[in-house]
Amino acid sequence: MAPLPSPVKQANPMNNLGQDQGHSIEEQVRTDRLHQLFRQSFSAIFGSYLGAVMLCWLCWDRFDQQVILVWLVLLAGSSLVRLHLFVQWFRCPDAGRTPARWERHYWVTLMLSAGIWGGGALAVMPVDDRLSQVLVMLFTVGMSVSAVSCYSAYRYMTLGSMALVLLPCTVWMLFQPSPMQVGVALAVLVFASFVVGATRKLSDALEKAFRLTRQMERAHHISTRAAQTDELTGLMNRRAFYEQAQLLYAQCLREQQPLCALMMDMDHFKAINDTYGHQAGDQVLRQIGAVISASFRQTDIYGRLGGEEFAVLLPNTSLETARSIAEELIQTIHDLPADPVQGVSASLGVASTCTQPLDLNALMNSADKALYQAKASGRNQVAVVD
Ligand SMILES: Nc1nc2c(ncn2[C@@H]2O[C@H](COP(=O)(O)OP(=O)(O)OP(=O)(O)O)[C@@H](O)[C@H]2O)c(=O)[nH]1
Repeated sequence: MAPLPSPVKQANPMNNLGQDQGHSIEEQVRTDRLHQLFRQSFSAIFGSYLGAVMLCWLCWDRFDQQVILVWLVLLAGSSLVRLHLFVQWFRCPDAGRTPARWERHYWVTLMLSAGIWGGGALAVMPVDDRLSQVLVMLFTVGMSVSAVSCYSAYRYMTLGSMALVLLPCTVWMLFQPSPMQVGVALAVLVFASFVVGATRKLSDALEKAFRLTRQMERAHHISTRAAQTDELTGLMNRRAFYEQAQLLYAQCLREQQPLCALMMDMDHFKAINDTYGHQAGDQVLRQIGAVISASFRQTDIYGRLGGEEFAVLLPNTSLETARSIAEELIQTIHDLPADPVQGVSASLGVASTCTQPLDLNALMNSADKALYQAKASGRNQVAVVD
């Protein structure tokens, strides 16, 4: 049966109950981590620049001012690159925010910025001024610890940025002659080892929380779908059909559009079961489900009401169009190759709110009465309530 000519307004997701969600839990967790990373770390761009400015301001007379300027300019450049990345991210539609597209860019810009921070801190470090050295160490430790709160969704990103900020100055201090300098470096390393442990625990906990949330969503989706789907055909079951029918009826009433109901019942299905067996009967019902799924618009709703009875609702459709759609459906079912089953046919009743004002129940009852007329008139045909 050919798709209908009327424009598709809004797809009814309930018509796709038989289809899976597609994305694996692992993919979803990875995407959640990426979203968390961008949400958490926006302020880090400004924080890291402000940290460097504050350190330079505190030690303006103690540092080489030319080095300060070069450092701040490089840092401003890398911050602008990161800012540009964030602007692109916030402008990007949800579908484009994939780990494959963004993770590498984030890594590169973060490592660049952390490298400039750590290298710059070493470059401004005066060799003969212990107070300045301690201040520089204090700021590098502060910067690297703040990485835990910003990038914890990605453990190795946190550790990488910490190492690039902290290690240049710490390693330099470690090889200085004074025991105090070596002691400071060792203390920083011990402190950093605790931070590394905390980072691991935090990123593991975050990942676990994302995975649990996604698993619960998936379980909820599966159980909801099972409660709404007819297992044999994959169409909506009776309950889901009537829930959606109420919504569609209300929408048509609001928008003053006509609504047509089609009630269909297979002919002599008992004889099919008796002759070819119940499994062959099931197979025919599956085929009918597939024909119905392929025959209607996304704005229509359809379901198996039970046994060998199906129903369809066609919004914004005239009675004449509904009649020709019903006749085409009856013909498609009659021509269905259902080997070994021979002589598959169905009868169909059509009613519409265009002919008389009906509530949903009255509309369905009216289509049901027409169906029995079609049966009484010899089956394999359509009867319409005019
Ligand atoms: N294979 C199969 N048969 C079913 C299923 N549900 C209902 N049936 C059978 O469908 C048959 C319906 O029989 P009837 O209500 O007498 O209707 P009919 O034989 O189709 O006759 P008419 O409707 O009058 O043309 C019964 O034999 C049911 O057992 C199902 O899920 N699978």
